[in-house]
Amino acid sequence: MSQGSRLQGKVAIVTGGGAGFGAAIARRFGEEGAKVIVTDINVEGGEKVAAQNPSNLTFQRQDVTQEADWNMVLDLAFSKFGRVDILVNNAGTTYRNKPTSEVTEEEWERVFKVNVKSIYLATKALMPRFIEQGQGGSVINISSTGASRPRPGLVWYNATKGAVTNATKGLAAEYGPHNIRFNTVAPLLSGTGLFSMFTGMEDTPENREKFIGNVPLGRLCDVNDIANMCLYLASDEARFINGTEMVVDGGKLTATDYIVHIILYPNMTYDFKSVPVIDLSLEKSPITRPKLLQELHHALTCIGFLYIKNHDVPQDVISNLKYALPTLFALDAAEKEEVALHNSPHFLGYSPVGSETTAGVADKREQFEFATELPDLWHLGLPLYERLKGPNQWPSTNPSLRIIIEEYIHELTNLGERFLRLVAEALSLNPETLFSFLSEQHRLKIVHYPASDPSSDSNMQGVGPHKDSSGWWTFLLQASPPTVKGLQALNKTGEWIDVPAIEDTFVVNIGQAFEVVTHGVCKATTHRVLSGFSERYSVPFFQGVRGSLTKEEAVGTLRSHFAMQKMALEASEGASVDSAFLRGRYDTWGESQLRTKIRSHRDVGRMFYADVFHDYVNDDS
Ligand SMILES: O=C(O)CCC(=O)C(=O)O
Ligand SMILES: [Fe+2]
Repeated sequence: MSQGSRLQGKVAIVTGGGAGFGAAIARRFGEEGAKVIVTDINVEGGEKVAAQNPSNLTFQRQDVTQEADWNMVLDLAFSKFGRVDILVNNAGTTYRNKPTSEVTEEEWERVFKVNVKSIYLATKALMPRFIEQGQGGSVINISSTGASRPRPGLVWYNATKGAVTNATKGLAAEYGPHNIRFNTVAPLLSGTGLFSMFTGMEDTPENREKFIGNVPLGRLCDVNDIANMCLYLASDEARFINGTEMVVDGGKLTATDYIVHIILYPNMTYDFKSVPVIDLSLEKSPITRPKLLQELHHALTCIGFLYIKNHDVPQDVISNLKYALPTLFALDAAEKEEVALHNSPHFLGYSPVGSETTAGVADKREQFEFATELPDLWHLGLPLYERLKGPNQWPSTNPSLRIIIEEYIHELTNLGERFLRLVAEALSLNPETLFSFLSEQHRLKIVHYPASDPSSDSNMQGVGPHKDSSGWWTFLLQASPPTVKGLQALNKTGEWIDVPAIEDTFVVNIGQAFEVVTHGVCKATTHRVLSGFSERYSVPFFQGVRGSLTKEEAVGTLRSHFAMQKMALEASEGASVDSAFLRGRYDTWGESQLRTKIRSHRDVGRMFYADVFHDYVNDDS
């Protein structure tokens, strides 16, 4: 660091100068010509710092919570140097990040004494002398970014810093007329040994990396960043700077982030016993919109399942589809065979009960699969997964069905896009960010769970426990009356929570690709359907993921945005994202989708994908 004369002729006191920020500040002031009294309760550290520049630095032991110690330090300054120009109230302490109900009274008192009472005592002792001296002065109080953005688990520490920032402004106003300036410096977490105290995590390179992910300038605070800011505020260059908070955080406060609170309360407060209903009409007024975004954020990060109401999908589009369902499944065997899924290289069409297995058990449901109507443009040379796109098979005996379903797909495509903008906003992302992951093809399943035989309770599995694997997001219409139960979501303590049908809503849930892209901050929640003694209809719409999406892109695109939040979730769940896409040996989303499809519909695989069939079905990676 350069030697200079920016503080030539000035006398400074720096508390907590035996280590970290205080040591850097004292050194820097000394380099710029100031005579500095370095104080600390830790004699060894303070003496070491003073010894680095003995002509300008003098150590004095001080307990900043004791009035007598303040008078002693000031007496020393005046007797040795005849004046004081600068005071840096840097000494501070914290307790370890933990649930606030566990903070002891002793810890509370200590943190307020060292961080706040010290400034009270300093002011009481120094102001009369400053005023008498008649040449003004500069007081710099070290605050924290937590003063304006308190972190969970550090509530009382942050409150002390809030007090410091607030008191500094009041003092600035009160003593400004004497040309005594008061300012705060608010550092981001630095690597000075308090990392684990502040974050509650071990100080490892990985944990630092996660924290840094949310800092636009990509690093922790260096002690010299703070020393240089203090140097400026102490010098005459800052003679018109008074009552401000100088945030030294690499832009972190500017980059909105959500700290996921379950770092403190794993599996408790943030677990769910029911699935929330989110009212999309709140979007329309600037007064209610923040409530919507807050509720959505909670549902995204803590539940992964929600209902939406006031979704603006026209009622007749939904009811037309609902009324068509019994007719569709009443088609006779020959008509169903005409549109059988095994005819389609795009995996579109009818499949009977028992043809799909989930979690090793045959699902008790029959279904028609449709998708955004697209031509079959695949040819040799294009990636094989492009062949998943293609035309639907429409039952020839019921032509109105095509109109009803196409209309429904069109509306749900729009709803999905509207919803995605809100999701992005709730996650502090640009509203368009999530669109780059979408496919032009969305898929729709029309599902019929036949009634179970009351005399047997074997095979009650409508569809087994799973995370939705094919879509970015799923929008589910539960098309049977609310009395017909079946859908359940798994909460974090392993309980199955009913997700009953609610009139005029869709159930919305996260798909695996979204979990990957958000680094597990938004989990794809496991769910299942139990078959009951009444038949049940449902229509999941799977918003499509772009086939060419690579692992690198999926994980890398929003890494810095989500890294910090991932840390919080991992603390509770202790797991990285479990995704077949990430685990498997196929690099693109499209290829891992194709593999999944071929494995669950082997007849189609044998017929249309003979070249890769054996690889895919025998690959259990
Ligand atoms: O039928 C339902 O309610 C849900 C179906 C489902 O989870 C699925 O098909 O992925
Ligand atoms: Fe599902």
